[in-house]
Amino acid sequence: MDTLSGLRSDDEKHLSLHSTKCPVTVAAMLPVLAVHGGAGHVPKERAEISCAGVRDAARAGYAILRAGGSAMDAVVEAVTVLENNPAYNAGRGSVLTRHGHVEMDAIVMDGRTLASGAVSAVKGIANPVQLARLVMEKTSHLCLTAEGASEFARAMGIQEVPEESLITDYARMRWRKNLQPDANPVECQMGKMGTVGAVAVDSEGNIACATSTGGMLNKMEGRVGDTPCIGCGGYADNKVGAVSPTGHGEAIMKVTLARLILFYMEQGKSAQEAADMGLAYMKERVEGLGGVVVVDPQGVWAARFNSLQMAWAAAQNDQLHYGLYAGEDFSQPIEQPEQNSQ
Ligand SMILES: NC(=O)C[C@H](N)C(=O)O
Repeated sequence: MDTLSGLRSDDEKHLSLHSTKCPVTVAAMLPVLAVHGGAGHVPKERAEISCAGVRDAARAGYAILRAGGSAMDAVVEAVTVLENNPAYNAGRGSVLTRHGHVEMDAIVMDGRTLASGAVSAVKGIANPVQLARLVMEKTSHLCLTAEGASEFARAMGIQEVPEESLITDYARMRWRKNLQPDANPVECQMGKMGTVGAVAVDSEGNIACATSTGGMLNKMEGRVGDTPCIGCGGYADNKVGAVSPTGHGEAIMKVTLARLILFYMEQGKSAQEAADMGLAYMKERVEGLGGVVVVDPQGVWAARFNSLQMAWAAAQNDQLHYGLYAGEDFSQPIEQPEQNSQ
């Protein structure tokens, strides 16, 4: 297991100051935002597109934080950017169900109050993460599903979009391929996933997370994965931190991965240690593969995975970090323009 964490050698100095509760140093670590574009296997020809997309999303979310915006606004913006990017399995670009349809899941959570909102198996909207936020803000419920979620979207004035506009040629090709009798069940379950998610701590120390997905390739109609389930596909608590997972949803649900990692952090583990422990437990106990982005209240972040790859990016102190394979941590100034974006 690898990969990165916001805990670097110069941050170690900061952390020792954290333990003496130096407010100046904590302020230097905030705000922070980390995003992922899904754990799994990204084909070579899509690697650069995947990395450029998470960098774009991290920049968009971080710009909100730098302007004094909230962690909730930042994670919703970052995930919206990724939903609009057809390179990922969320919004446009979502994988198809067994019968060839798009059914999407999303969640948001606000670490100040533990308020949360989610939608599952929702159809015909471009940005499920925004609908999840409306469930949090405008209803007394935590999750709306299927037709009820669509009815709520209409009541909120969210524009319906034709299903065709959410389906890419790539998604259609993979759907066909996985209907073949000789389809590889591992690829069908684990391959080329591209769920998207974000975690952030704003300048006030408020924490939020958001996750959005089309789910598992060729899933049964009506299947609900980990993403809209609180504690599984996301969790945020100002007192502990936030996690946005990706990976095999059924495995994530069995170990309630997001809350499990925060539990390890409550026991004193760092964001990186807790992420590794949660992922290792999921692998050992239910043979689950996946990845996470994590933040703690001081602004220490981690991007960890036990799948082959996970496109991720993190923004802090006006620097952008990103990677795809285990052990990678490229960095550049946040303002550096994208050379090859899509
Ligand atoms: N790509 C993914 O991360 C899939 C998502 N966790 C699901 O099972 O619905």
